[in-house]
Amino acid sequence: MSRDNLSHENLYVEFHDGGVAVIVLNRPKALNALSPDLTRELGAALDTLEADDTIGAVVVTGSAKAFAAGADIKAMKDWSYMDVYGADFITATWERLTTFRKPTIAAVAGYALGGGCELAMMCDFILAADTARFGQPEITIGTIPGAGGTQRLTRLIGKSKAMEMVLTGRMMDAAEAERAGLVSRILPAEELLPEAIKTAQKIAGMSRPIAMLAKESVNRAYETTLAEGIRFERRLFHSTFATEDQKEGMAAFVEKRAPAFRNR
Ligand SMILES: CC(C)(O)CC(=O)SCCNC(=O)CCNC(=O)[C@H](O)C(C)(C)COP(=O)(O)OP(=O)(O)OC[C@H]1O[C@@H](n2cnc3c(N)ncnc32)[C@H](O)[C@@H]1OP(=O)(O)O
Repeated sequence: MSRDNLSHENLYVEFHDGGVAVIVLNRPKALNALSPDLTRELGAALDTLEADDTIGAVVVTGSAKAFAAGADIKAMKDWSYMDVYGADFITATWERLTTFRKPTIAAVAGYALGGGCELAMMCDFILAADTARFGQPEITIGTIPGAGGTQRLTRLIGKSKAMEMVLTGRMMDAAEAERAGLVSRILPAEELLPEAIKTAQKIAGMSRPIAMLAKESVNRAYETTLAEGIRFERRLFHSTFATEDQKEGMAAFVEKRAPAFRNR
């Protein structure tokens, strides 16, 4: 798929200098509710951006009012058990973000609820506008989080807060989310996207294979024991010495100049 057909009915993709793509969820009348079409389009956009060597980092964002208000309740309400189990609902397209190898940033303003909060947590980190509100309100509509909410939220903010949010559906504002460790930084709403793009450009300006190794290593911390994680990190660290960019980065430091990484 080329860049020309990356924009769809429910999202569009902007390309910025410095190897950054921004995926903008764009279903304003439904507060970016994550319909099957939208998540399919998201998966397709990520496939294209993964294959595009000019892209080094991706920002996912929504509107001022909503990053995303969750899965599309109107689409889901009459689904049967076999509809969701048979299609393994959630797995395929939603989770494409979790297998995406380049760094991703969620830039969240307004509501990030249910699947919206889960989608943000699938990104590598979250930058939040001061207007952001996070929640897992599935219990209020007779279901539970199904895209990682009970797992990722618990790992990020701990059992007590996660349990309260999942059991009551209470929303967290940006300040509480930052204190709890769900978001890395809060920004005034008008600065959110420019700062997310600037941060993504900084990341995309690093050696791309090294950034991918760093991402892989941090993510392993969630999936293994400390001893195994340390061993994994050590092996990846060793492997960086097989790259030209490690030679360039260290030579540039010694020669007091900026590195010119070649992504190899
Ligand atoms: C992925 C899983 C497995 O984890 C499951 C889920 O994600 S389940 C969904 C969880 N999310 C929610 O329960 C949030 C639902 N939305 C709301 O509670 C409210 O819309 C709000 C608090 C985010 C905003 O309220 P308000 O400002 O009053 O706007 P509304 O009039 O309610 O909404 C505007 C418009 O958007 C439609 N909408 C909002 N959210 C969804 C949704 N999740 N699915 C489908 N449609 C949604 C809402 O129905 C309105 O449209 P109209 O009915 O006016 O056409």
